[in-house]
Amino acid sequence: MDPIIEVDNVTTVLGGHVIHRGLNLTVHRGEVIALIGGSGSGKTTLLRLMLGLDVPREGTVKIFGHPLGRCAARDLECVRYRWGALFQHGALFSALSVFDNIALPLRELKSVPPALLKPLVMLKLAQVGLKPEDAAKQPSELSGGMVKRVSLARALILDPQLLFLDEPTAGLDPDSAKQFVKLLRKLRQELGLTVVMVTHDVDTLFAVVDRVAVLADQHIIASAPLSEVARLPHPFVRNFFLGHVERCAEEDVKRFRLSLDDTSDEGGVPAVLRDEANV
Ligand SMILES: Nc1ncnc2c1ncn2[C@@H]1O[C@H](COP(=O)(O)OP(=O)(O)OP(=O)(O)O)[C@@H](O)[C@H]1O
Repeated sequence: MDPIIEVDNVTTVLGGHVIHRGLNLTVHRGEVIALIGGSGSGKTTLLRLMLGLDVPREGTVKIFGHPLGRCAARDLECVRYRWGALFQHGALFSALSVFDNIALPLRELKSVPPALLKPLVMLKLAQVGLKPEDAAKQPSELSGGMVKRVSLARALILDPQLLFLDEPTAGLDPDSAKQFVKLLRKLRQELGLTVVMVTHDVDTLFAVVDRVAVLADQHIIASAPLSEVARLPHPFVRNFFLGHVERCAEEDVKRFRLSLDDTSDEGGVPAVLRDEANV
């Protein structure tokens, strides 16, 4: 399997405290991996290392084979455009419309002809299940679920191969969370994305994740399919999956995912737009 992310023997120190010690994690092309761990265990910090926003005290983080922190600035720029990120709370710019928020990474690139901006933004808007008229709205006019979708559209605007999601369903009501997870499943199938997400939501793991990495005691104590991880005797894991262990059995997960695929879906790429995007 082709590794996209290689975190090798990483030690991270923040504010004089050791957050990670000897942490290893590999993410392979096309997989959806969830990072779980107690509050303050260092999940967001690990995402930040993978995004090159923090640097480990020891060890290396490679993305697409490039060691972050040690590759030339130009190399890093090339890698940077191969991933997208959705941060907690969406992090939209409140003074910009939905259109301008989604267009921002394209404008920053400076090489996209202005005439292409509109079709590209409208394509992404449709891809995440929003209506064309939503483009003119301000972030203050959006529901929590819509904010997540706009943030996702912005994260996808440069057609990344790798997507980082920090608690994508946090703050959503159960129905919006369910719709958002269905959208992730659809995008993953259509775009072949590799996804790394931090989540506290068992339903998200249940619906979309291939592998669960557990961050505890300053390192990854396990990285395996849900059915295996849910049965670990570690106190954090026991608490996390309390009341859910039985439904995490492999067959039950498979059956549940098939049932999701059967139901009609909103969002995703309308076939006509997909064809246009592939021209
Ligand atoms: N810039 C910083 N300086 C000092 N300490 C920090 C900094 N950023 C994070 N920390 C500390 O590092 C630890 C890990 O934080 P992190 O945000 O990665 O945890 P987390 O697992 O994502 O937590 P949560 O699930 O609550 O969001 C925490 O104890 C936090 O207080």
